Amino acid sequence: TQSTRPQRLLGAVKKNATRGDPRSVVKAIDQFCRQKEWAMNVGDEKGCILDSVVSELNPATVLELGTYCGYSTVRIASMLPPHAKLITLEFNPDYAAVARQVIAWAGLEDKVQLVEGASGDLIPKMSEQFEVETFDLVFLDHWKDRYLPDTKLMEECGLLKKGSVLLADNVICPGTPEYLEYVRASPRYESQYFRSHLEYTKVEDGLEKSVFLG
Ligand SMILES: O=C(NC/C=C/[C@H]1O[C@@H](Sc2ccncc2)[C@H](O)[C@@H]1O)c1cc([N+](=O)[O-])cc(O)c1O
Ligand SMILES: [Mg+2]
Repeated sequence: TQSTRPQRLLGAVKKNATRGDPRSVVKAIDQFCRQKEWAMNVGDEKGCILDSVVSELNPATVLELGTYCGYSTVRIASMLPPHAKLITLEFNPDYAAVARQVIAWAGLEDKVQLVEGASGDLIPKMSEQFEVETFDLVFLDHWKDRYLPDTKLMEECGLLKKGSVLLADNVICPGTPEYLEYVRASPRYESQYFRSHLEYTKVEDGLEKSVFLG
């Protein structure tokens, strides 16, 4: 049977990356996506912006919406302090299966909890099921029409505290207009746009960093 693109991406990781070396996993995926097949990872250019936000914030608790193959999961988790935790939500079981192997290859399974399911169902269960009070950082990279409803849901569930940071991918391409308007207009957020390019292309895209003011 035909392999899927995520499976071929995983093959490239196993072939070209060193077990236990997250940077080599990131490099192998970027190389695969540039030379072989484009895939919707945040990529190396926006990835550097993601890295700078993570290292500045030094978060203890991170929530990622949309794991896909685990590229940004590995980027973030590789920068977390010792007892920090990253919870990543993935809806598609096939993507989740690939992501688990990518995360394991990077040697980051102890820092990452991949939960299969839809963000809309899982967010209300966060505090009870996953023993999380609030998130220091949320990386939004899932279905673009879910960014706004899930942000409102996180507010309602008390998962954001003063200083929590939302970092959203693809605010230009494919675009998340309602989300962007909300965080930029709301007095409860201090928002900042980091201009970049759509992964592996010259098309404009960017990340929006929004600090929750409480
Ligand atoms: O569509 C994009 N991303 C959607 C990503 C979706 C990912 O999140 C879950 S959905 C889900 C739902 C609910 N809860 C958790 C996960 C999907 O199974 C997939 O793994 C996208 C598209 C482009 N592009 O150029 O077309 C570029 C990008 O960087 C993108 O992120
Ligand atoms: Mg994206």
